[in-house]
Amino acid sequence: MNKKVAVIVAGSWGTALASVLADNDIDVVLWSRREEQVKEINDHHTNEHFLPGAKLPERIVATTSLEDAVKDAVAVLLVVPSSGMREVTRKLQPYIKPDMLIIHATKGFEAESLKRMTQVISEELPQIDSKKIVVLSGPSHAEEVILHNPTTVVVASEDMNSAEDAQDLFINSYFRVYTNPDVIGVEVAGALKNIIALGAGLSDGLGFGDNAKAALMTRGIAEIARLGAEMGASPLTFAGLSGVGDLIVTCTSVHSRNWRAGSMLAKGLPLESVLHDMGMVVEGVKTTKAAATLAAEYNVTMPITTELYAVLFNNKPPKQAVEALMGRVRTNELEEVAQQDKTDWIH
Ligand SMILES: NC(=O)C1=CN([C@@H]2O[C@H](COP(=O)(O)OP(=O)(O)OC[C@H]3O[C@@H](n4cnc5c(N)ncnc54)[C@H](O)[C@@H]3O)[C@@H](O)[C@H]2O)C=CC1
Ligand SMILES: O=C(CO)COP(=O)(O)O
Repeated sequence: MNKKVAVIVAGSWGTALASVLADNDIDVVLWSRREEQVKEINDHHTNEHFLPGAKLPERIVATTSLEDAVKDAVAVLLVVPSSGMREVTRKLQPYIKPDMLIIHATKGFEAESLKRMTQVISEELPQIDSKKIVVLSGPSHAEEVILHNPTTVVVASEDMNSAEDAQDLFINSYFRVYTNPDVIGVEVAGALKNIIALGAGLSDGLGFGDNAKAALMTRGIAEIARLGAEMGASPLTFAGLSGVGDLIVTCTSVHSRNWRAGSMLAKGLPLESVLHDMGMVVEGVKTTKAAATLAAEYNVTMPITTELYAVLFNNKPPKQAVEALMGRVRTNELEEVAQQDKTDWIH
């Protein structure tokens, strides 16, 4: 008998990941709360709003019933935007068995609590040992995965067996999956890169050029790693696929909703209309708010996040934000390292 995996929700990323699983001969049940979307997937094998032009494998069956979706599944893949993760996992709770592997592919924090997604999932699914929870992240736009373009991701879990079980489910000739033990690092990296992508979109939209974007990306990963390390992540994770890898793809790809939102803001469009017109989730906006609070809580300097916060929520003109970044007090590129060990400078 084929393995069954439930994929909870049929947005762009959930649908693309469902297709990877179906290509691996897994029976996939894809859940959506919208009846008409379920009908479209079952009748036409398409999901036009989220993946225009894509033909989905017929092995994917859609349903509006959470109970039917997860019944007899070996694994449940949660791809709900961060804002809906708690609500959806709470509804799922009665149907989840302790032996199920729970994988999530969401990039963001819970806005109110600032919790990571694995923390939210653990709280809402008390029958699941935290060792059975896995995060999947990395440079992977749904629009390219659905075309079978070569893609690499990481799966992280506190238990290597769970990470390897997730790796087995997804890995194939076009989707290469690496394991990683650093759950905190992979979640923090995946969430925070969206802030820098918004900034890169703004920078490109304002015509600041490639030097500026390279600076944003490089100094961006420095501040992401700084906060991540304080939150308990391994600094090395930020040099990997879920760190610099995802930062590169999100800051440079036209597929990125965060980058596109930034470039629309640069044209002077109000934030609300940018988010409305996108028609898909732009996680970086809420994440900028969350990261600004986390930076204060952990006493970490995050200059790019601070300036982006001012642009998004305090109407600071982007040009002034750039001036503020360029005019910061002069410093050493490897601030923390230099502070820890100044001996090289003395000799
Ligand atoms: N699109 C992509 O290429 C990638 C997306 N991600 C992440 O995956 C997560 C989901 O993103 P996408 O699939 O792209 O979003 P999307 O905007 O394409 O789809 C989100 C779906 O979730 C549904 N939804 C939202 N709140 C819900 C709730 N409370 N209950 C039930 N359904 C709800 C929406 O109706 C929609 O169908 C995000 O955290 C994103 O950062 C990660 C990697 C790649
Ligand atoms: O995380 C992503 C690619 O790895 C998707 O980024 P966007 O949400 O900006 O489209």
